[in-house]
Order: sequence, then C-alpha cells, then structure tokens
Amino acid sequence: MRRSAAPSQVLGNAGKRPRFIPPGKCTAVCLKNETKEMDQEIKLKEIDEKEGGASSLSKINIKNQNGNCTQSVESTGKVKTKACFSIDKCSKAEKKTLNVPEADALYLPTSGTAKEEAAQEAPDCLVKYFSVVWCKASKKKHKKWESDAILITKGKSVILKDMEGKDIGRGTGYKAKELDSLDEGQTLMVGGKEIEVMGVISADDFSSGRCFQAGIGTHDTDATALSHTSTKPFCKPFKNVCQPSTKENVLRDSQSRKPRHDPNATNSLVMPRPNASHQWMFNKAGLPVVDVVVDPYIASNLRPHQKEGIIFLYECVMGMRVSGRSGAILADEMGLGKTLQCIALVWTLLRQGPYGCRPVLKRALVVTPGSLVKNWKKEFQKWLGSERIKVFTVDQDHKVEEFISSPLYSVMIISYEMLLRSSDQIQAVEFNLLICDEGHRLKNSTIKTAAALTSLSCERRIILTGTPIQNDLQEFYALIEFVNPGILGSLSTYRKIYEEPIVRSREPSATEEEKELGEKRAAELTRLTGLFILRRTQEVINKFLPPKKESIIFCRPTALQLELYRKLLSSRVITSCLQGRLENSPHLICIGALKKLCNHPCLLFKAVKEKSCDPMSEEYDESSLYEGVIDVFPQDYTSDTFRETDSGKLQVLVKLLAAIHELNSSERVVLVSNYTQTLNVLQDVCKHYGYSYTRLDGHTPVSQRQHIVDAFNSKFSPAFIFLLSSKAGGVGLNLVGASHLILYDIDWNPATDIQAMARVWRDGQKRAVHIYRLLTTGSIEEKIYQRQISKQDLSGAVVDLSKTSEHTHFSIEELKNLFTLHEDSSCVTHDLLECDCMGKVDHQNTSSEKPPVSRSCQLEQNHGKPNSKKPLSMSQLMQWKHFSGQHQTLADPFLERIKENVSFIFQNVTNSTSPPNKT
Ligand SMILES: Nc1ncnc2c1ncn2[C@@H]1O[C@H](COP(=O)(O)OP(=O)(O)OP(=O)(O)O)[C@@H](O)[C@H]1O
Ligand SMILES: [Mg+2]
Repeated sequence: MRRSAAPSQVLGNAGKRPRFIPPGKCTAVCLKNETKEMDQEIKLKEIDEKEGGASSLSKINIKNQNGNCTQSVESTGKVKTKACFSIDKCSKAEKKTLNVPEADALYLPTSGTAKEEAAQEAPDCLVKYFSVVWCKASKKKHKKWESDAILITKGKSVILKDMEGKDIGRGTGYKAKELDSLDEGQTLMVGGKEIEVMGVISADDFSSGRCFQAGIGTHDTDATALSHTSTKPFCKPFKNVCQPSTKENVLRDSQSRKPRHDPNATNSLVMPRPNASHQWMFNKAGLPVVDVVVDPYIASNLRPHQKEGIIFLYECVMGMRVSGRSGAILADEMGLGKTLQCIALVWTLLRQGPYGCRPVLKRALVVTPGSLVKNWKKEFQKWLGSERIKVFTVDQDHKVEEFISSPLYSVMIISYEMLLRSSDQIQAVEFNLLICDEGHRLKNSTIKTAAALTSLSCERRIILTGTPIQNDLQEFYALIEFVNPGILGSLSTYRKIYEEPIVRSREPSATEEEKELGEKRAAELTRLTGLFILRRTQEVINKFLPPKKESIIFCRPTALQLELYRKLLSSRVITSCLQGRLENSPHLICIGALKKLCNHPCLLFKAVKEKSCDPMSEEYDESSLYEGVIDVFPQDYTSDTFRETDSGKLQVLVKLLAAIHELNSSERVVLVSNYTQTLNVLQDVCKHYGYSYTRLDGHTPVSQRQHIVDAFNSKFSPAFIFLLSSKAGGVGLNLVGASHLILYDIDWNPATDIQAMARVWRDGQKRAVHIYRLLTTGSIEEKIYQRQISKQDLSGAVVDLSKTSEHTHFSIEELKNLFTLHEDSSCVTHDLLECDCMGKVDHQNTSSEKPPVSRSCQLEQNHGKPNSKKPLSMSQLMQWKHFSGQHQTLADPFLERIKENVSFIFQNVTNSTSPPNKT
C-alpha cells in the first residue's frame, strides 16, 4: 500500500512521527516487535455473516498486520436497534473483563463534541485512542492512504475523527477484547473506510487536543526539541537577504567570521546560537556560526525584561522556537517598552545574522495606528540616534514610492489606514519583517487591513499588543493565524478541538468531565501558543517607576441630578425594559441617558431638547424616555450656561483641579472622558478658570497628534490640562508630562480605562503619580464599576474569556440592578464588600502608604497588591484603604480639599517606597 498521501506519511518513515508514539513505547522498531508478538496472540475469528445480518450493512474487519481478517461487524448508524443492543452487551461484558487501574482509564467526556460518544456506551468502559491513517475501502492492491485520523475505541464501539475533530465514521459490535488489544499495524474497517493503526495516543494527548495538532508540539515540551521534529510545508526556508557576490561582500566575508560587537564585553547582550538542526536547514552554505550581539549603544539602555524580550523575539523570527514558524506576539502590558524591544531587534537583524554575520533583514515594515507613526520614528531616533538608521514614515507628502526608490531607508513606518490606501505599492516591496503595533485590531480577520497584511509575503511577523487578548477565542485564533498561519489547524479544527470544549467547560451547566476536558484543552492551547507569545506584567517595571496613588472617588449627586434620575427611572421605557421588552435595545438609550446625567445634567438637557426639536424623530423610545424630563430643569435652564454646582462629579473635579494647581503649580493633569460632549463641558471649565489646556480627541488630525503630545510633555509647555478622549487617544500615547490623571467617567470595558490610566504611570515618568476615578455615588456608574471589577481577573492567561466588553446584553435582573438608584448609601460598592467598618475607621494613623493591618474587613491581608494593569477583583478592593468622605482630616492634601462633595474613597498606593525620581 502506498502511504504517501496522508500527511503523517509525507515526511517519509511511514507512521513513525513522534506524535504517534505512545508514552512508554520507545521506538518505532520496538513498537513493531510488540505488535508482531501481539499478532500471534490474536485469535482470528471468522465473521458470522448470518448473525451480522444484512449484506447491505458495511462490514468492519479487524485484520492483523498480514492482512488476515480477524473480525467483521457492522457499522453503526445504519441499524440503530442493533447498535443499542451491542452497547448494552458491551457494557456488561466490559465491566466483567476489564480490570484497569483507575489512573490509566480515561472515559469519554460528555462535553461538546464528545457527548454522543459517551452516550453510546456505559460510562465505565475503557476508552483508547489511536492515531490512524485511512482510505476508502477498496480491493485495489496499491491503495493510497487519504488522510490521518484519530480512532477512539470504547467497549465494542469505535469512532473515527478526522484531524479537525469531526466524526467521519463510527462502528459498533466489535469484540471488546480485540479492540482492547488493537495496536500499530493492524487494520480495521470503519463505516466504509479502511484504517491502519499508526500508534497509540495517550489519554492525555487526546484530552489536551495535542493529537490533533499536525506537526508541532505533540510530545516535546521545550522549544528546542520542537525545532527538531517538524517542518512546515507552506513556509519557505529562511534565506539570508544579502548574498556574497560582490567584491565588497567578499571582503566583508573575510570579516564575517567575527561577531559585529564583542560578545564578551560587560553587559553584552548575545543572542542564542542556532542549534544543529537550524544550521542544517538554514546554513546550507556552511558559513561560520557567529555570535549575534546587540549593539551596545542600544543594549546599555535595556531593562532586564527587555533583554529577555529581544531574545524571545529573535528566537521566534529566526524559527528557533517553533521550527518553520517565524511569528511572535509580544503582549507585554502597556508601557513596558515594546517599541524599544522591536527597535533593538530590527537594528540587530539589519546588521547581523548567525551565519557568517550576514544580515537577516534588508527591509522591515512597521504598521501602527496613525497617532503613533511619528512616535515610532521618534523612538528610533531616541534609541539609535539619527546617524545609525534612517526610517521612512509614509504620509500625504511621503509616498511608498519614495521609500522604494531610495537606498537610504531600511525601515518603513506606516499607519493602518495608509497601508490600505497604498496596498498595491507595498505588495511590490519585499519586506523581511513585519511589525504590527497595537495588533489586537487584527483580531477580526475579515477586516480589510488584516487581509491586506496577510497578503504580504513576509513571513516574519510580530504583533505587539498591550491590551490583553480579549474575550474571544476566535479573535485569539485570528491573531495566532496571522503570525503563524496554520499552526492551530483550520478554523473548524480549532473550533472543534479547542473553542467548543473550552467554552462549554466554562458554562455553568458544564459537567465535571466537561470542565476537565475544557481545562486540558485550554492548557494545551496555552502551551502551544506560549512558545511564541510573551506577556509580562507591569510588575517587572514597577521598581523603576515612581509611586502611584490611585483613588476611587464616590461623588455625591446633586439634588437636580437625583430628581432627574428618579424621573428617568420612572419612565415608561424603563418600566417596559424591566418587563423584558427589549426589541430595538431601548435599554441602551436609557443607560446612555443616565450616564450623561451623571456627567452633567446639561448633557441630558441637550439630548432632551434635540429630541423635542425634531418632530420627525422616529426614535419613539428616546422621546418617551424624556417625557416630562424638561419640567424638572429650572425654567431658565440652558445647556450653554451650565453650572458646576449641578453635577456632583464636576464640583469635585473643579475643586481637585484647583487643589493641584494651587498646591503644586508645576504639576499637570490629564483629564479623560469617553465622550466628546463631556470633553466640551470640561473644556469650558478650563476656560472659565483660566487653566491653559490642550486637547486630543477623535477629531484631532492624525498628523497633529504627536506634536500635541510632545508639546504637552515638554517642560516648557504652558498647558496645565490635557483633555483626552480615551477612545481616541487611549492606546500607545505617552503623557508623562502630567503626574495627575483624572478619569471623569467610566467605560464598560476595564481595558479602556486601564489604557487611559497607563498614559502617565510609565517609563519616563519622574514624579509620583496620582490617579483619580470619579464615580457618582449610588448611580449606574457604580454599577458599571462593580461589573468591571467583579469580572474574572484577566490573570496572566493568554485569553480572557470574561467578556468584559460585552455590554449590550443584560438579563432582566441585571437591568433591574442597573436601573436602581441607591440614594441612602454612601458607597454601594463598599456595601457589597460586606465590610463592617462602615467607613468610620480612621486610617490616618496607619502608615499612610500601607493598607491598614487590623481591620475586620481585611480578608486577605497582604494579597492586596493588585496588578496595576488588571481590573481589581472585589477581594483585592477590600485591601485598599477605604474611608468615608466625612473624615475630619485626610492624609492626602488633594483629597482634603474635595471631601465636602465626596461620600466615599478607596485608595491604594503602588511602589510607595520608590523615590519619585528613580528611573
Ligand atoms: N529601557 C528604558 N529606559 C527608559 N525609558 C524607556 C525604556 N524602555 C522604554 N522606555 C520609554 O517608556 C515609554 C513607553 O514605552 P513604549 O511606548 O514602547 O511602551 P509600550 O510597551 O509600547 O506601551 P503601549 O502598550 O502603551 O503602547 C516610552 O517613552 C519609552 O521611550
Ligand atoms: Mg506601544
């Protein structure tokens, strides 16, 4: 039989790929011997044609290695009654005959895809797994195996799954004993398919899904071992971009035996040498292996985690971590210097390589959000100086053609938007490395940008993202697929093997078996992708940063706000929402109105006016929500001449700004909102009080953004306040010129808020940082905050399944909670913690920077160091210092000035010991 067509056979040495070797069985030879011995023991049995029944049923033959038929039975699904009968018999028989130690037995889980399988057999039948190859049954002498598959045997039944996890055949009525002794080399008929067993798969390999992975990571756990085991058909072998043909190159060749920089110098950063298999594959010319040493000019500035990151990126793009794959995801938390790590990598590979020191790259492409194009250029200059490298940024006046025609540039930086527009020209350039900054935007593989990038022939791909890869296993797949195409198999394979069991296992109704399977699959997915994903948390850099004091400030709503709030809650729309009438999502309009009201009643007033001025409006829900609302406003109310005393949060803000301005006039403030209209109000406040300000929102032309940021960060900047729209400017911006940041409103997605907060507490910050989050006490804002923090911790996991950004679907219970105003509480969030301190305990006597020690509410003392970039959990929040606004004295001079309008405060200090000026 020809074996060449099944992928497992393609590499030659049929059936001896490592993934088919069961644990404990050392080599293919020993497998064969064992099989032979077993063959002699197998008692051949003739088919009982009559008992088997009808000729219309497909036969299932178990043959030994020589092709002798050992058994023949019917395939399932065709005669159901027969199948059921067999199952009954089997379960009884197996109970009697199988005496398997508990630890070795794995039962088919009832979860997701495997549900039906389990239903077919009694639960205590032993399950075994085999890797097989199959082809359609035929009498031809020279058959060709069509594909690999996985065979699952249980009692007297078998299931055949393709490598995507789909069922492609089933059979029942086999002799349990013979299925039990099934081993390599034996053939079997399953539903019209002939299969040959290639090896036994461990229960663990099946439940983790590892056995479905073609080519990688099935038995080896370390990256180096992986690089020996597999090849990737679609990946071209690496080639050095500079060939030594010219005289100049010959001269260079004589020098090429030496590393470019001294690997033995103190603090030198030397890349790992390629192993033998890498050399065999990529050093066909037999050039000397030379140490690749990062230019000391840049290396001297690197933090320890950045050095590790550069080695990681180097190994990934050089195909040293996963053989034949050259993609990586650097998912370090915000502000850890992903840009610098990439710059160091690019600069190293543009000048060096492990074989004869020949450069690995000729051209690199950086794709980034428009607002960061100039920042990238600046960072290149910052770390390499302008004489070492010339980088080209594409904009209206500098087209891709210029880059192509100029020999000066080796790095091109382009925005995602511009990339789409210049897609054709870019296709024509050969880039050897592609870096996608803020690459989580590629999670939707159907968007044009992703398609344009995927179509680039460049195989070395790096995604940078500071936002955890969120929520969705499919989005995760898209990112993985982008950097290392095909590594997780097809989308349908991935869904069957990973997504479905993992998602199922997290549903409340999941059985223990489903949970176990889901956990194993998730662990395997993390293991596989962990080879080329690196995520470090803020902790690694904390020690280099100044202290950060974070305060959550609960601001009492004003009388006008309360009255309007009650009015909205009593509207017909909200009542009908609470009765479950949610067609056209009226609840979202209600939520929007309440959020506006929390920011300032004038924003609600504006919305009401606009609706009533528009008689053509068909938005029935919105108009009816506003019915009678206008009567609550004072008669002379206008939205243009708003008063700060109408909004609890605005009152607090105004006092806070005054305190900062007065107490430390050299300090500056970033003031963040999610809404342009709110920013307008805040801007008016700045004007009113004569505070100089600058502003960046969605309307700011991309070309001006970096300039605005630079001007603000400059120590000569006159601006006191930076008004920032978190949606527009959240990602990537460095606003270290400010040391205070105020989040005026809250977003459903904690990542948006975290992004915004990370703008000031990052490398380069010299002063102690103060972060203030303003929430209206008892209102929907508190509910949103609670939702943020009660969601599963994003942890270090690659994928966060907590669906934190999901805020369009609510249960009636959730809506009831959202649409409740708690007028009597000074902090509903604190009430929920069931802490008995009543906010009365005065913490001012305890060390001002440490959580108090002997509090009845300190459930998990000393666990209260939340990772700064992750949403807090409720229990972590308990560890924060918390007190009501009624305290006689607050240790914080800024908070002291605002306490009049504040009902409660949570406060936490990170890095309290680091001196502010430490960098
Ligand atoms: N080793 C270092 N020493 C001093 N400053 C550094 C160092 N590394 C990075 N920085 C500075 O820290 C700031 C943040 O770096 P960068 O913008 O690369 O972070 P990031 O990881 O890309 O974060 P984000 O996810 O927010 O984009 C930059 O101003 C950068 O110049
Ligand atoms: Mg960045």
